[in-house]
Amino acid sequence: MTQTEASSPLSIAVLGGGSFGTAIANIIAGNGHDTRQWMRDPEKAASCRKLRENTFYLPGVVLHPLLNITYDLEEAVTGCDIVFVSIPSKSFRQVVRAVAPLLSPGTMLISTTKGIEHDSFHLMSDILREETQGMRVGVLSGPNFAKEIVEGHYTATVIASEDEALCKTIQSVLHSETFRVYSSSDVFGVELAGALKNIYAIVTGMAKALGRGGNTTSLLITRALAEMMRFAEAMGADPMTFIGLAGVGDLILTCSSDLSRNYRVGYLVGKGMPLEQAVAEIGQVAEGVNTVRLIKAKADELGVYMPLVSAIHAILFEERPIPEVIRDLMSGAQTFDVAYSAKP
Ligand SMILES: NC(=O)C1=CN([C@@H]2O[C@H](COP(=O)(O)OP(=O)(O)OC[C@H]3O[C@@H](n4cnc5c(N)ncnc54)[C@H](OP(=O)(O)O)[C@@H]3O)[C@@H](O)[C@H]2O)C=CC1
Ligand SMILES: O=C(CO)COP(=O)(O)O
Repeated sequence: MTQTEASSPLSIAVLGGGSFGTAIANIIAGNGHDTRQWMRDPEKAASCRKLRENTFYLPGVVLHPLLNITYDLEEAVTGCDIVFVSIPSKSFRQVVRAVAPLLSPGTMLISTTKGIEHDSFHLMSDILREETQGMRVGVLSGPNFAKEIVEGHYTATVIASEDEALCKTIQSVLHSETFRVYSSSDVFGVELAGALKNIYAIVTGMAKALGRGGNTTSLLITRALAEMMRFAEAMGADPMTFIGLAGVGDLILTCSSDLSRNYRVGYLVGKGMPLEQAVAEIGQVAEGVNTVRLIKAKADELGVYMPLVSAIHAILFEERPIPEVIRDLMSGAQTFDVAYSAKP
C-alpha cells in the first residue's frame, strides 16, 4: 500500500488479546476497516467471539461487529496493510518472529508496547526491525488508559515514525470523535518515554499508599520528568519529546490514577505486600517492574543521576526499608530546579 491517507477501508490486524489491543481494535473496526484481532488462547478467542465482549481484559465493552477475533495467526495477518503489536515486552520478540514470515513486504508494523526487552535493552521498534525485513515501522504511545478509551473519554496519543506517510495513515485509521493522534519523527524518544514513565507510576503509587498528598505527587512527577530527560539525553534521544503527550502527558496520567497497573503495584508494595504477590494480584502486565532493573543498570553504566530510579530499585530489589530510602532521598543535595535552557 502506498497511499498516505486511509481513504478506503484497509485490512488491519491487532496482535494481542489484552486491554489495549482490544481498545484499539475496537476503534479501528468502528472506523470501518477490515479488523482482525489475534489472541493466542483459542478459548478466550471463542468466548470473545461468542459474547462480543472481552470479559478477561475489558469487561463491559461491546465489541464492534466488524471486529473479527481469531487465534489463528495466519488468518489474522494475511493480506494486512497494518499490523499493531500489543504484546507485553517479555513475549514481543517471540510473537514478531512467528508472524514475520506471514507478512507482505511494506506492511506497517506498529508497536503499542511500553517496555524494554529484558536481556538486551532493545526497544520494541528495534525488535520489529531486527525480526522482519522490508517493513515500515512505527510506535504508538501516549496517555491512553484502555478503559477510558473505550468509555469514550477524550484522548490523544502519538504515532512516531520517520515514515511520514505511515504517520498520516495511522492518524487516519485511529482518529475518531473522541480519539486524536499526533505525530512525531522521534521514534526512540517516544518509545523510551512510554517505557520510563512506568517506573514513576510505581513510585507515586507507593507514595499514595504511604498517605502522601498532592505536594508529594507533584514533587515526584516533576523530578521524574527531570530524570527522564537526563536519561534521554544520555541515550541520544531528544529531551524535548518528553514535554509532549508521550512524555509528560503519560507521566501525569499513570502517576495519578489507580487505573495504572504500575501505580497499583507500587501501592500494594507500599502497603507491605511482597513484590511478586503484588504483581500476581494485578494479574495483567506491569511493565515498570522489569524496566526499573534495566534502567538502574543502564543509568549506572552511563553515570546518569537518577535518584528516584535508585530509590525504587533499592525498595523493590535490595530489600532496603522504605523509610530509610525516603530519608536518603530527602537529604540528598538540593540542586537547580530546571537544568535545561533554550539559551546556548
Ligand atoms: N492497558 C492499557 O491501558 C495500555 C497498555 N499499553 C501497553 O500495551 C502493551 C500490552 O498491554 P495490555 O494490552 O494492557 O496487556 P494485558 O495485560 O491487558 O494483556 C496482555 C495480552 O498479551 C497476551 N500475551 C501475553 N504473552 C503472550 C504470548 N507469549 N503470545 C501471545 N500473546 C501473549 C495475553 O494473552 P493471554 O490472555 O493468553 O495471557 C493478553 O492477551 C503493554 O506493553 C502496555 O504497556 C499501552 C497503553 C495503554
Ligand atoms: O500506559 C498506560 C496508560 O497510558 C497504562 O499504564 P499501566 O500499564 O501502568 O496500566
